[in-house]
Amino acid sequence: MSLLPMSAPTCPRRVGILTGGGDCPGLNAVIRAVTQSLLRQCGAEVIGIEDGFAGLLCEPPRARRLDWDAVSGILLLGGTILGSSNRANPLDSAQATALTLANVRRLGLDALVVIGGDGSMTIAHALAQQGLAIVGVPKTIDNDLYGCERSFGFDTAVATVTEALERIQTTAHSHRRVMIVETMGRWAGWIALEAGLAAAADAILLPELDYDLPALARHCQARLLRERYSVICIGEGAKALGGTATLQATTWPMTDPAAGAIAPLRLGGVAHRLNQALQPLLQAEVRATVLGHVQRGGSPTPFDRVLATLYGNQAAQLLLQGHFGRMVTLSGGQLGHIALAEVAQQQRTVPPGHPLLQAAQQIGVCLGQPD
Ligand SMILES: Nc1ncnc2c1ncn2[C@@H]1O[C@H](COP(=O)(O)OP(=O)(O)O)[C@@H](O)[C@H]1O
Ligand SMILES: O=P(O)(O)OC[C@H]1O[C@](O)(COP(=O)(O)O)[C@@H](O)[C@@H]1O
Ligand SMILES: [Mg+2]
Repeated sequence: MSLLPMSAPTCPRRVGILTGGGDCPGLNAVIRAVTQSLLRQCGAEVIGIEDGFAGLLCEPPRARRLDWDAVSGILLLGGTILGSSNRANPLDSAQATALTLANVRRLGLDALVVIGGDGSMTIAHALAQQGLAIVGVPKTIDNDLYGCERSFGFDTAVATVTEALERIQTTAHSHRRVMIVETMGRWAGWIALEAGLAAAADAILLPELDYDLPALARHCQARLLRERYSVICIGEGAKALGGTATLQATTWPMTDPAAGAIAPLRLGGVAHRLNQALQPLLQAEVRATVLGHVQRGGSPTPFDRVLATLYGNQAAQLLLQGHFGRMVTLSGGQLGHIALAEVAQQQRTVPPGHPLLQAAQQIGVCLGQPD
């Protein structure tokens, strides 16, 4: 069945736009750029779907028209004016998929822009396979989208975590403590790695590199004798050698959690677990801080505002050129696009031997590896 043409030689008349998955700074900048670009270049009507795919999974669908006024003044705003959901999933059942497609028809949409992360792009790909004309825009603070070297929202999250680490450092110094700071990022360690480097963390522990507890303890103990304190920056998906990841909940009854990295688990609390394990091995007090959703909130950095604007405009260009089933990308510093088929069910984690890992190790940051 082909609902809509996979490539359109002419301008779309009516374009839907939605934000899916966890929110992040810069979503509004994308919504603004897509809307302004389409209004200015071809006068298409832009329809904002409310609360991500949830807005397409109800009867009637929840959506509203976006015009110049609706997107005026939103560039600097965190979150998303449209709302988002990281629960609603059109792939949950055949009925959910059918309802989503029917609602797209009911709204009279020629095309849909999906701004989301790996989960949303997996959904977008499946809908594109059903004949929907879709363009994806990579969003996530985790920076874990395959084929794209930088998702907007990541820079802002790194800035927030960096500031938090700096603040932790001063109190760590005062009290001769070992401070553990847990970042978000799911199964990718990008946030912990970049913020840890930016704030001179003494140890950086990533989901991609299981840590050796005795080696970490030795590193902290040696530092305590020389420098009074240690700051450990740990990604939420990290685990000890031979251990398991720390889960808050298995939130969705969906795909097999053990099978794939993008399984719908809610991570969190590894800092507290590490605190308990590390404390008996050290002659200093250990404290844990879980930064949580503060990392996703607030106004985007100038970098993210620019990146999100470029991505939104690029999405509009893809629509105008009739390039559907594609996600906007940045590769080698150049804007481009990649097939949703390549992005779906994939994740971009920190590869072994990445230059940032090498540099961290060479300047003496502990990555939790056995001596
Ligand atoms: N492997 C998957 N296959 C299909 N749908 C998924 C998968 N992982 C997540 N989803 C769904 O995608 C949506 C967004 O996922 P999530 O990972 O929270 O956000 P993001 O799009 O930012 O990655 C949710 O509705 C979730 O149920
Ligand atoms: O808001 P929730 O449900 O607690 O989700 C938390 C998760 O969402 C994120 O903030 C962002 O992930 P996504 O971009 O995949 O939505 C993760 O870093 C974190 O593990
Ligand atoms: Mg994701």
